[in-house]
Amino acid sequence: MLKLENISYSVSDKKILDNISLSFSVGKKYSILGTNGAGKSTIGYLIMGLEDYKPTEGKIFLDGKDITQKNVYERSRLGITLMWQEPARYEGLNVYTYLTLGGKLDVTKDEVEEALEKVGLDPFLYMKRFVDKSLSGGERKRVELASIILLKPKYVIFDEPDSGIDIMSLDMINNIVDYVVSYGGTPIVITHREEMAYNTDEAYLLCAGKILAHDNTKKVIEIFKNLCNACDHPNVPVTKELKIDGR
Ligand SMILES: Nc1ncnc2c1ncn2[C@@H]1O[C@H](COP(=O)(O)OP(=O)(O)OP(=O)(O)O)[C@@H](O)[C@H]1O
Repeated sequence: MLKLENISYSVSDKKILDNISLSFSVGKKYSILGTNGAGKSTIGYLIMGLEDYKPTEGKIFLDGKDITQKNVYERSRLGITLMWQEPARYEGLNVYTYLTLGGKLDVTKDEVEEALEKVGLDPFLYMKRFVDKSLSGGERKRVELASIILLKPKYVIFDEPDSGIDIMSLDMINNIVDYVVSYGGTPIVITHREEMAYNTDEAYLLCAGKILAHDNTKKVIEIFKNLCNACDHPNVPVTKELKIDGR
């Protein structure tokens, strides 16, 4: 189980996450839902342990062990992976080398081809392409999804997995989220779109760095639709609203 306990995160006095607790169990699909700027990606970066993303307060536990001070490489070795909203570029690295970790990953060429097919990329056209700016953002995102199929990480944070990928591919992304559960991993989908969250079992609704709701996804989506879609002050905490109104 991956657990975030009473996490707060501030950047130069700005509180981006405010005393939030989340837990992710094996065998379930999770989403973190919220409007733009709610703090969703920041949760992903804190789980991944990126530089400059250590909690100001609170702790992160993996299977009961405190990993709060572990860096991104150590967490990656523990099986935590982040699929970036904006996929990275790797100059001079072709798709095959990238997907096989330079030949270190124990996979066959057939398995690599199969993974590329699953994400809608023709292996014969893409295997030797470079994972640099010559691939579109959507193509790089698909290559990253293929890497999840091959690497089988324990915890996969999908940060806005559908951004840059056409709407027709929602099923393909959902298939990969399902696949993560099938091999015993735990997918965490970060999204501002309810369509993307539908396929998950449990959801956290985030607003202004706080958890507004945590329940089964269908219930949380209802709250999101009623509260957030109709909200005229997204990510402005209620206390501020009250002050503005002078009440
Ligand atoms: N390093 C930083 N310095 C100042 N503000 C920051 C920093 N990082 C994030 N923020 C702010 O924190 C808030 C949450 O950002 P975050 O990217 O986590 O939101 P999000 O919910 O993922 O949004 P989106 O859906 O647009 O990707 C935003 O208002 C953002 O501008």
